[in-house]
Amino acid sequence: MPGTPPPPQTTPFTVRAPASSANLGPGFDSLGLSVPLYTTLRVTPQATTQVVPLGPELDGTPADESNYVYRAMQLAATRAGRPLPPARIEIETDVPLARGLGSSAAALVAGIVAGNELLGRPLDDLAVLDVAAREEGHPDNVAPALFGGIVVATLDKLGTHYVRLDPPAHLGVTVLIPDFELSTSKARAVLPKEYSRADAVHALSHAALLAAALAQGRLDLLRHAMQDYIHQIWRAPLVPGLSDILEEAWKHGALGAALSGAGPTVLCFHDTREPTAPLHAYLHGVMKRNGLEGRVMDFPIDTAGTLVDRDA
Ligand SMILES: Nc1ncnc2c1ncn2[C@@H]1O[C@H](COP(=O)(O)OP(=O)(O)O)[C@@H](O)[C@H]1O
Ligand SMILES: N[C@@H](CCOP(=O)(O)O)C(=O)O
Repeated sequence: MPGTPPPPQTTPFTVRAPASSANLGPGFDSLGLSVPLYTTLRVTPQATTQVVPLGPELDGTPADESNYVYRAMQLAATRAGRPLPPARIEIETDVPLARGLGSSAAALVAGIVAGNELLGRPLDDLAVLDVAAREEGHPDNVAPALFGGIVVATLDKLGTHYVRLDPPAHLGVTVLIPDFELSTSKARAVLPKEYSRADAVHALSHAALLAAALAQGRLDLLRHAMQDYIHQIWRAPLVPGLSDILEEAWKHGALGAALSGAGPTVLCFHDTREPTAPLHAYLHGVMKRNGLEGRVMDFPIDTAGTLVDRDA
């Protein structure tokens, strides 16, 4: 019936949102892809609200309504103009926090989707994306976290607009995840407030080429298209070894390399038909030279985005 709000969800459900790697070099605040590491919420409608972070990764995150996931659920209620029904919310994640793999975006998107689900789904996907992008201030993590795949997105006063691309065939991701944390706010604070026209033209032309190359599966163009002078040079002092990897990773099998989000994770693309052992050996060598501990992992690009399981 028009005008009747949907009934709230009364049975338990699960929401799973993936990690993401934003920017991909020149696509600052506008381009990202989805990585198969997940934040999972188990939501059980009940008479009172309980927020329960689980597992070592979430040690120290608040177990009350100040938790980022719960605040995200409230954002869905605010956009829908309705109070959030009470529930028990269990939160787990295998996305490492503050490493440039979009843990905050996964928490935010999972929370908004869970809040929307609890309310009986009054918001459509575009409204969920818009709420998430406005909260984060940029759409390049939240769009792939919501839709999966590779996403090009813009956020301005007219709204949030996006195009989702299926990953090209044979494109895989290798990530070097250092053991130290770098908050996105700290890594944004080092960026200049203004850029020259030459830098702007360089950025928009390379971001446009990168989006087109990813859309057409032109893996041969990635290395050139991923050049960036908007954020990586400013952040390099915060990430030992980054400059070397950007310059040299192609010699060890990478199709292209970039700082993942605001760092400190570094992302390389690889061809899934080729062995990645030489790239792993090179990345471990960079860590060793720079006195860093960390992990090197291969992933496919997640294509599912955020999933709701109502039968869980
Ligand atoms: N599942 C979660 N539950 C609660 N807070 C979270 C969760 N995931 C991330 N956060 C918050 O987000 C912060 C990390 O966000 P940020 O600095 O943007 O790095 P990134 O998004 O790259 O991991 C964490 O320190 C924590 O405050
Ligand atoms: N475009 C943003 C992306 C931040 O990603 P995160 O995963 O580090 O939160 C930026 O580069 O600041």
